[in-house]
Amino acid sequence: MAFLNLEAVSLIYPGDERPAVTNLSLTIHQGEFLAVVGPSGCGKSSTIGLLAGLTPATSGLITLKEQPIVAPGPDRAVVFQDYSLFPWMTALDNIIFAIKESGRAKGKAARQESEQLLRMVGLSSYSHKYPGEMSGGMRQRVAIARAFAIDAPIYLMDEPFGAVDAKNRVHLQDLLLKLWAESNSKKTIFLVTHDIDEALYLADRIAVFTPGPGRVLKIIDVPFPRPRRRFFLVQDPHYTKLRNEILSLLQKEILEELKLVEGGAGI
Ligand SMILES: Nc1ncnc2c1ncn2[C@@H]1O[C@H](COP(=O)(O)OP(=O)(O)OP(=O)(O)O)[C@@H](O)[C@H]1O
Repeated sequence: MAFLNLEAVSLIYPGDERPAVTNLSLTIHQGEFLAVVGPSGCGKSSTIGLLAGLTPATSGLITLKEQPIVAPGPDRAVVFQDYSLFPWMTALDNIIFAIKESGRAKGKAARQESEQLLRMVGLSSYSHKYPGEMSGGMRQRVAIARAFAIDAPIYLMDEPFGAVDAKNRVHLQDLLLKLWAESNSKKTIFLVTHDIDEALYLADRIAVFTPGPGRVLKIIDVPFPRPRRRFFLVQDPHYTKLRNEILSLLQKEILEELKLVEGGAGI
């Protein structure tokens, strides 16, 4: 049985002529970490909206365990690049709120679990700070802790580390892998990224999208065993081969798209 499935899905936003996504078919397996890379505007975020049930498809079928996805649900947590924390709540209260909302725990238990999550993301001493008093990287760590506090089986992540600097990005990637590995039930992660190295470091498979309108150009299996060591990974000739393959797929598609737009004019 397919877990999370998009079948011949197209999306045309109201008022738009050009589809954002066209004839997109993709199966995401339970417990896998799937990354999506593709040129800007190819419909990656739109696909998150479709899977989250925030945007209805124009045609095609989106299912979770063979049930159509028609609305957002507690089984799918969405993490955006812009933290989306409540600015009027402290870091700790943001997480406590998420736990209470999910109905998993309340009172002292919710507080203890929130403190534990803040410890895991290295922010115990910032628990009483408000988002406005923290750096972007810290806010994103709280956002990830809060997302994991919900303990959803599926995480839809739209460039969650796009707005943080390189050092924090590395830290957040490791943190995400740690939380993913340590969760009781294996979570399914669908992560959109512009960063090929991030996709290769984190994912089990990488879906390369065509330029808009988006559909899957190729699925790349990432065969490196876990836990992965960044330092060794980048020295592996197979890593370089996969990286070059993805780069050339993206470049070729972008060049083809430009030729179409330019009517074949030289670029
Ligand atoms: N809410 C919306 N209403 C109308 N059109 C939209 C909306 N959201 C996205 N689009 C259009 O759909 C297409 C795909 O956009 P989308 O944001 O999904 O691409 P993306 O691959 O995530 O881009 P990026 O990598 O730049 O974030 C674009 O042409 C965009 O203008």
